Amino acid sequence: ATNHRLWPEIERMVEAQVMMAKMGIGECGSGWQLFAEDGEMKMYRREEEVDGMVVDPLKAVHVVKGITGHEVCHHFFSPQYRYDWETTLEHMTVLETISDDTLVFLQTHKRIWPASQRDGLFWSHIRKLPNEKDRDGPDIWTVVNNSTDHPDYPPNNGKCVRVFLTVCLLCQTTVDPPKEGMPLTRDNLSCKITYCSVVNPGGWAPASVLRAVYKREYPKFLKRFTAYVKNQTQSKPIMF
Ligand SMILES: CCCCCc1ccc(-c2ccc(S(=O)(=O)CCO)cc2)cc1/C=C\c1ccccn1
Repeated sequence: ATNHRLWPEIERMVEAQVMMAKMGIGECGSGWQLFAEDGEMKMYRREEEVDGMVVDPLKAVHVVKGITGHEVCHHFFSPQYRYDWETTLEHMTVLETISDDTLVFLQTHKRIWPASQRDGLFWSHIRKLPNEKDRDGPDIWTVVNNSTDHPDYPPNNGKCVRVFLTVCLLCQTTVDPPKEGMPLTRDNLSCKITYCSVVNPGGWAPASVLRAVYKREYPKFLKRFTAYVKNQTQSKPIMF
């Protein structure tokens, strides 16, 4: 749907986030440091502070066999799966269903001592993009989450400190064709996943605590989430 209030912002954010996600680490500007590696998964961060608060941009790249970008983005975007893979979640509500590809979420995350509990209010948009490199190849899929306002839930009016986040999940599927006459199976699939996020913690939190949380939580999150998608899809027909 292109006639709702958020459409211009969503168009702008999706274009900018997808362009950034497609850039390699080298092109993304200097200062990226590899802080976690596990098999095909590599996680980079840049140390940045805004008003003395840690807002370290994060960029993770991962290659997972046996699933498609559509399946990864579908399970990341759809609310019904979120409690299964998002371990830091305490509560999640869909405040608005703007269209079938655009939702507004309100999430509270478990409190991380000694910081106060955080909540996040953001629009989430899922989109298929044409594969510019290979016209007949599988499409690229992306989900962009970006903080927004909602009249009924102003920031910091309850127990939680409101975080401000921008997240982009970009997935490119590769099909390694089977032998002549053999059926396509999940063994012929591989998905390159790029996850970019900038989370401003909203209120003050000790830099050491934030950096420890990100160092611990992000690798866990991406491994757990991709394992979840493989598990959920392994015996189902391939969703391109
Ligand atoms: C003092 C602690 C401050 C940080 C608290 C926090 C804020 C935001 C978020 C967060 C992380 C990922 C998203 S998402 O990618 O859009 C998916 C939908 O949930 C949205 C929100 C998390 C966490 C807390 C922990 C934490 C940090 C990384 C990774 C995982 N958990």
